[in-house]
Amino acid sequence: MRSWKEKEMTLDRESAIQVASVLSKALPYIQRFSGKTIVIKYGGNAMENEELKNSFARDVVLMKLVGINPIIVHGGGPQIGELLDKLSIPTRFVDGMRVTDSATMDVVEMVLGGLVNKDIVALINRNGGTALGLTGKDGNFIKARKLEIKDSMPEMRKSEIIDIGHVGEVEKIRKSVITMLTNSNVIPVIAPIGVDENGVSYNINADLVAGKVAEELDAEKLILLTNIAGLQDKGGNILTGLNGEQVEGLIEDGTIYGGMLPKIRCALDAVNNGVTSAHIIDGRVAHATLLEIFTDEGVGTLITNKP
Ligand SMILES: Nc1ncnc2c1ncn2[C@@H]1O[C@H](COP(=O)(O)OP(=O)(O)O)[C@@H](O)[C@H]1O
Ligand SMILES: CC(=O)N[C@@H](CCC(=O)OP(=O)(O)O)C(=O)O
Repeated sequence: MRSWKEKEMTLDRESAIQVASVLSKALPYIQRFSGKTIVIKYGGNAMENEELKNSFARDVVLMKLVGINPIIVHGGGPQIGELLDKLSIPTRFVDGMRVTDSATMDVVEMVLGGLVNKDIVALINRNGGTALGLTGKDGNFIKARKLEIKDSMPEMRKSEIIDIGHVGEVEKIRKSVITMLTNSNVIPVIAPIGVDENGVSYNINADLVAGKVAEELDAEKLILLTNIAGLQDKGGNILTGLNGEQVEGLIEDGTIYGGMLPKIRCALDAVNNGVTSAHIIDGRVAHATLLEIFTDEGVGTLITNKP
């Protein structure tokens, strides 16, 4: 007699033929990406629903099984916001970055390093993978410094002196901490918290960490999963294949603002520093990551360093 689990896994003939056809079509992509590193930024907005979270975890496990080296960097902005709200700690964003005082930093560490990180690790493990979670403090893996205000941050440039507090940027990634895990067939799940030489913690936008990790590991792809279909123009059309100059123009005229600013900035930096392509895709779509990797059409916004 077959167990309920075996029955659940049994497909009727028509479905089995469909599955076989899909698997066979995926073969050239599997061959192309097998052995390559793909860094996936999993945004807090894309993890609000249990079904989506589970489909994400399954995609990651499948990638690993076909020989791709997936590295996860996660966000958790909405989840941090919820706890700050419960604790009646006010919060605000400037150019997509959360102004972070000491009390906020404690909450960021609790939510990102604790709840969100372990939730993703457990999901991947429950789906048959071996994931291990870490923040930039583990093994001194993300050396950080206070964020320097740059031209691509229009609100920060405009504001009268504001102290962004513990908002950080990546100074250095210690690659060996990650390769130690990947060499043991473990999927790293990274929370975007950095530390300086004095042990001070920094809250770093997860897109920026994902971009730097992708650069440091010479990744084939950087995939940024978010809560929108891609980079859009003012009419809501998806923009793709942009170069640095065009992006600057879109920042100047206000088409790119808020949370899209760090995303687009890190995608450009990544492709200018050796990552083959960066993709901003809709994390609200089930199996978005597999759709990006295993189809020619791809989805969302593609950024390369080609003119
Ligand atoms: N040109 C643009 N195209 C698309 N989204 C944009 C654009 N400019 C600003 N945004 C905003 O950026 C948001 C994505 O950033 P964010 O909310 O920080 O996502 P995540 O949590 O995935 O990092 C979009 O939901 C949208 O509100
Ligand atoms: C400095 C800064 O803004 N840090 C982010 C870190 C989390 C993050 O990036 O989360 P999402 O990817 O879900 O937006 C924050 O505090 O919300």
